[in-house]
Amino acid sequence: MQLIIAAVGHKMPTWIESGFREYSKRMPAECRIVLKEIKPVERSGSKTAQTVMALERAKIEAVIPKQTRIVALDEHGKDLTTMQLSQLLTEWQQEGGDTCFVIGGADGLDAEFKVRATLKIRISSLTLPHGMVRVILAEQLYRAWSITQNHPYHRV
Ligand SMILES: C[S@@+](CC[C@H](N)C(=O)[O-])C[C@H]1O[C@@H](n2cnc3c(N)ncnc32)[C@H](O)[C@@H]1O
Repeated sequence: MQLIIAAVGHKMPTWIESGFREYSKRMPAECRIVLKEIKPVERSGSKTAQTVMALERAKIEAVIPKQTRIVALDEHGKDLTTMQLSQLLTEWQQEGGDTCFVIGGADGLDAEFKVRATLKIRISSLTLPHGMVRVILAEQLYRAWSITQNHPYHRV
């Protein structure tokens, strides 16, 4: 299974890139993290936030392969424990197919896109900068995978 992270935002600061790489490189080939960066839509006075999110949604959908389960990252999404995330990883591996985690841009994710997602999850109830979300998500995916392997990285 591939764990695709479709993230609006590019040209991230070096500390975000190296933080993300630090965790994504630890994942094994059978559970690889693949980052797909999406260039944000240019903001201008004539575009509302809704228009921007709809345009970004089209760009997001263009990078998600068909038959992929979609997990939207949203501060109003479901709270998951790391153990629950690791159980989900196991279920997804048994079901087969890839999983795409989607991180929105400065205005967030299009409302209809979120309704259609297989699952909406939050990392915390705080609003986080989108670059930081990809780093925390990569760390949590590594942690969740390490639990499935009884690897000592995660201590209860
Ligand atoms: C700066 S936030 C956008 C905030 C926007 N007001 C909204 O309602 O989503 C950019 C993206 O980061 C992700 N994000 C921010 N905080 C999050 C959190 N606590 N949990 C999960 N995802 C979060 C979401 O994907 C969001 O679309």
